[in-house]
Amino acid sequence: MAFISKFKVPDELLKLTESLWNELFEKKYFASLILGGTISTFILLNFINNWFKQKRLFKNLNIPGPSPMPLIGNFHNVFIQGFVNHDINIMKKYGRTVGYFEGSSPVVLTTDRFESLEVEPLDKLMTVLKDEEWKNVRAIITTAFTTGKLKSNLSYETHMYKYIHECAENLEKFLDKIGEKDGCLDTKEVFSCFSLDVISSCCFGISTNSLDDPDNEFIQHVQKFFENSVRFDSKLVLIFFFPKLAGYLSQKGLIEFFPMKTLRFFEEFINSVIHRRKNKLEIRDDFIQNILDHEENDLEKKTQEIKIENLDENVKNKWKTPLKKTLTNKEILSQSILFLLAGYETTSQTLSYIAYNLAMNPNDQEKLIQEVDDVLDRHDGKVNYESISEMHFMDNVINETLRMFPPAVRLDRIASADYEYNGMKIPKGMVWSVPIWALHHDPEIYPEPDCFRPERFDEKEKNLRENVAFLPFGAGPRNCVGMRFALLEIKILLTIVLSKYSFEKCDKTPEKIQIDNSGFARPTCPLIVKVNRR
Ligand code: HEM
Repeated sequence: MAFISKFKVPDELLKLTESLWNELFEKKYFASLILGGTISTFILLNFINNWFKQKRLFKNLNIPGPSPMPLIGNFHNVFIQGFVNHDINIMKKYGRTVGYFEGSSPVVLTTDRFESLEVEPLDKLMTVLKDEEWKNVRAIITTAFTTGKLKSNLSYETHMYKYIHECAENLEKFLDKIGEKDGCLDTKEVFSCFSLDVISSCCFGISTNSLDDPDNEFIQHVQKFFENSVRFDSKLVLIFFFPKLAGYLSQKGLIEFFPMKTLRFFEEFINSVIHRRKNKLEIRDDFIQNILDHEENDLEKKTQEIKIENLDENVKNKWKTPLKKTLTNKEILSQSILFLLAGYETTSQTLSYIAYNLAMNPNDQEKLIQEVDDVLDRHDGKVNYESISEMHFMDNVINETLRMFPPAVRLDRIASADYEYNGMKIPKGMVWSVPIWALHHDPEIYPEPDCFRPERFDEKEKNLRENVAFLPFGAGPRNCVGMRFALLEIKILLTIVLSKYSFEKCDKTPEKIQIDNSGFARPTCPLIVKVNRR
């Protein structure tokens, strides 16, 4: 008894419990608890119901694929394996058309024939502009990248060709310096600088030399932009899984997906370039000038056809677009930034992989150097449109590299109409993806897909394959608008470099390339090769 009385509940504690209990009722906490519990149960039930719906969805559509987990769907596999390996593995297991879930979003991956499916792009950048607005901007921009325009730009005196040439010459000087040291070249580092200088020069109207002047304010901002926006970090995961929440947080200024200071810098920069051009204070024939020239040409009465290869007349007519207006300063800025995002890493990465492939395959490199020498001999050493158009083996080397290492590992689309193929149904509105990497490494289309064999792109071999077996620049009306420009840039640089240097494998060159999980076809270790003066 003494023990019990010793541990008697103190009066203070009793009072406190009593007052808490009263408060719970008075302030309706209890009611809130009940309401909260009901809502949670409802959410849970809804969640379970959705999960069951997800599990049934692809079964009902006759599309094979793995069973989804609650909330994350099958995204854990993408996260662990990376897009490249995930796409190859899932297609090996389930076939050429597979359905799976990225979070709660269903995605159909397909390397089957798909060109009759009408499409609308999904990619974040591409959703910025839609329908008429996109068509109009695309039509204006396309005129800056037609073969005719690029060809006429190849008179050395002015125009974009000159700017690309200047950037290539800066790189050449840099290679000389490297040659004086140990000759080891971090290909990504130097080709990134080259690619950045070309875009700065041709799309932002500013000459930069990022190899020699990395502290330049413009270059610093571009680096910042890329550091913050393209890494596959937690912010990207947020955009991916919870795009609405991401948009809300960004609007409220609670999270910064893009460095705003840098965006404002670009805005002021482009505004001042446009101001100088309009007032004839500066003359430069680049992308911005091409757009401004449209304004002066009273385009309202004209129509411009978007040039698309490999499409039938009906589809072409559908995309015949009246040009209603010219671009505002903001639209010009957006396109310049888009070019930076779309053209910087894609081009530099391709150049890196070409240098790597040449270093690892000396016989092919010798053949290419021979072609460069022969063609330049015939053209008095001039690197111009005519001379580079004669370099067919160079085309093969570039294409084979783009096959092995396509910078865009997937194309994402939304089905704009119901579609049925082999009993499998893709309903309108569903996301479907073409896994370009997996397509380019399909051994049935490309035997020994990991071997570098440029002759795969000889006319004879190429004609045995369908056009849609090779998609480094995408397909359809929204394919890469910068394709011709990118190929021109790559060919000019390769010609200038290979006329004086060759690449060689060194002890830092990786024997085999592993791709990281970023979804941008980046190698896991730096591609270092030795560069030799010929
Ligand atoms: C080797 C270099 C390049 C590769 C492999 C590449 C690849 C691609 C791919 C796969 C797409 C998506 C196409 C689709 O969805 O069907 C694309 C779109 C695009 N690319 Fe490129 N690209 C390269 C260089 C460039 C360059 C240098 C520029 C600009 C100067 C550029 C500008 C664009 C733009 C603006 C789009 C969006 C087109 C639209 O939405 O209408 N690209 N690119």
